[in-house]
Amino acid sequence: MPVTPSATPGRKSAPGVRIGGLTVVYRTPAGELPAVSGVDLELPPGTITGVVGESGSGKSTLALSLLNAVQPPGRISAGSVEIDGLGDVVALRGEELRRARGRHVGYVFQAAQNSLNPLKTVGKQLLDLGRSHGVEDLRALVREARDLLGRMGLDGARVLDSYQHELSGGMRQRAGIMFALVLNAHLVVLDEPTTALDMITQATILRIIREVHEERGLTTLVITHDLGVVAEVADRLAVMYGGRLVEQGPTRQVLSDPRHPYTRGLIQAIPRLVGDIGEARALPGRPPTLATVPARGCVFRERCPLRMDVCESEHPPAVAHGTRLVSCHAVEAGAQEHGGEAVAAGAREEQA
Ligand SMILES: Nc1ncnc2c1ncn2[C@@H]1O[C@H](COP(=O)(O)OP(=O)(O)OP(=O)(O)O)[C@@H](O)[C@H]1O
Repeated sequence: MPVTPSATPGRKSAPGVRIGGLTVVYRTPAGELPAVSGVDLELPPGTITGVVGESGSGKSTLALSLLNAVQPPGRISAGSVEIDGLGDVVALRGEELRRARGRHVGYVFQAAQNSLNPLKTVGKQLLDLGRSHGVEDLRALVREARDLLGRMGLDGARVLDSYQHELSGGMRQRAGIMFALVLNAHLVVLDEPTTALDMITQATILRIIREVHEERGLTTLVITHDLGVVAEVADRLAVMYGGRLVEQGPTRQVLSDPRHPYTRGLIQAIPRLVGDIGEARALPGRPPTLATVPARGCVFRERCPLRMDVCESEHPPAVAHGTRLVSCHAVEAGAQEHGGEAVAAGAREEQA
């Protein structure tokens, strides 16, 4: 079916996404090991969700799963990714899957600055993309690409005429964002969209991502290790560690009142621009690798200041705290204690 780029951008088409019990494994000399384990995450239509976590926590693997694009030696071994209008993408194969990518799901790869074809101009790659997705009006596609590049502070015509080596890292990254948006997909996945950019350009790009998201009525997933980026753009925030989601909820709430000890550690580790620079405290220890992530119990326990015996043996389930989901035995124990105190205080008040 032909596609008209950006002909009818509309709020109503923002798809909801429901990731359920998603597990992705990589084959290693020690057997298949999970990089993403039992992840449940919902992306409500029209929202921007940020996924944060240190290097190796499984963020890119999760992002690739949204397009069923995990490559060998990796594979999705369990779970589903239900996208409105597409169904479970984990079950899609071949041509169906190829069409879904680009048209329904726009994607900016991590290291987008290196993902262009060095042998073709950006414009030629744009035409190839348009043709492979059945775009009839290629002139409109080029206009749209020029417009998007222009909004990101670039001379669109010049970029389209350029080869990869003629563009700076930041320009290539913006070309990658243009490719993710130009087919007017309504689910957009951005993996580290601003890492190669200086602070000013980063702020511009984040503003444009937000603007385009709102204008077109998108559902957007932003993967980043940078809490500043999610604070800037995301409505909702999911924190990942050792392949598991440890906390998720509305961004402001999670950042202003983090519950999981890992989320707290990440926030405390950010150096402040004002006040005492020495206040930033790096998280002690290192994140686990596939080989060292514990198969049982809590994945964060080795670095956790609140570690309890139960953390050795039982994986903490995600428990709702208002609009928040938190997976931590110590947080639950604390909540019960406080709940208990509150009940006892209430009982004392009644007796008095
Ligand atoms: N092709 C692969 N083969 C084996 N292991 C892999 C492969 N790709 C990723 N992994 C492992 O899976 C885990 C998750 O990696 P992933 O790239 O998803 O994390 P990430 O949070 O995106 O990290 P980064 O920000 O560094 O990209 C890591 O331990 C990584 O080493």
